[in-house]
Amino acid sequence: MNICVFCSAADLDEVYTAAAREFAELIGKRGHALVWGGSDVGLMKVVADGVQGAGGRLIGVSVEFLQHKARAETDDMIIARDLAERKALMLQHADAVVVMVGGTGTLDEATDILELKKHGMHRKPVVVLNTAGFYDGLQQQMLRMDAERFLPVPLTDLVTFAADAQEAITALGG
Ligand SMILES: C/C(=C\CNc1ncnc2c1ncn2[C@@H]1O[C@H](COP(=O)(O)O)[C@@H](O)[C@H]1O)CO
Repeated sequence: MNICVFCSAADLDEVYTAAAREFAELIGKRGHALVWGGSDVGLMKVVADGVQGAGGRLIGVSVEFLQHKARAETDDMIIARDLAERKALMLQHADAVVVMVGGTGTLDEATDILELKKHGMHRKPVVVLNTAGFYDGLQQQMLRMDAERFLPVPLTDLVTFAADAQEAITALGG
């Protein structure tokens, strides 16, 4: 599988880096490839290092204005014109999507991918890796959307929340 990971570009505490590294190593050890934003910074670097160190392939999808942050050693590096094209290319190259902890960039990517799924434009599994309950608030908001009929499809058809790396890879079928 090509597993697309959306995650923070910031340098984060060990509780977040440890969980990200664990999931990254599962990607590599199980023979999957990583599709990610291509940058060699923050949690994005932790994930890329973890996958590559465990023998997995790296497919970066950077964007012109962040090209100077792109990782040098990858198996493939695509440069998109803008963020919208980048999200489309990341989805196109992915068989599944995992959302790790992040800020507005990660949230933008996650909601974009979920909106496309809601409209039936793809059927790829989307898993939120809810490290240390970081996304408890988002989960609660989405459960309310579901309960009060804001969503045209059941929430469980759109996204799975996983508490840890093992649960996340299991939700993707391994
Ligand atoms: C501004 C700095 C680094 C920014 N570098 C990025 N490189 C590549 N992709 C990025 C970067 N920043 C955001 N993204 C995309 O959004 C997600 C992370 O954003 P967040 O706000 O940190 O959650 C990530 O998945 C990228 O695709 C520091 O010099």
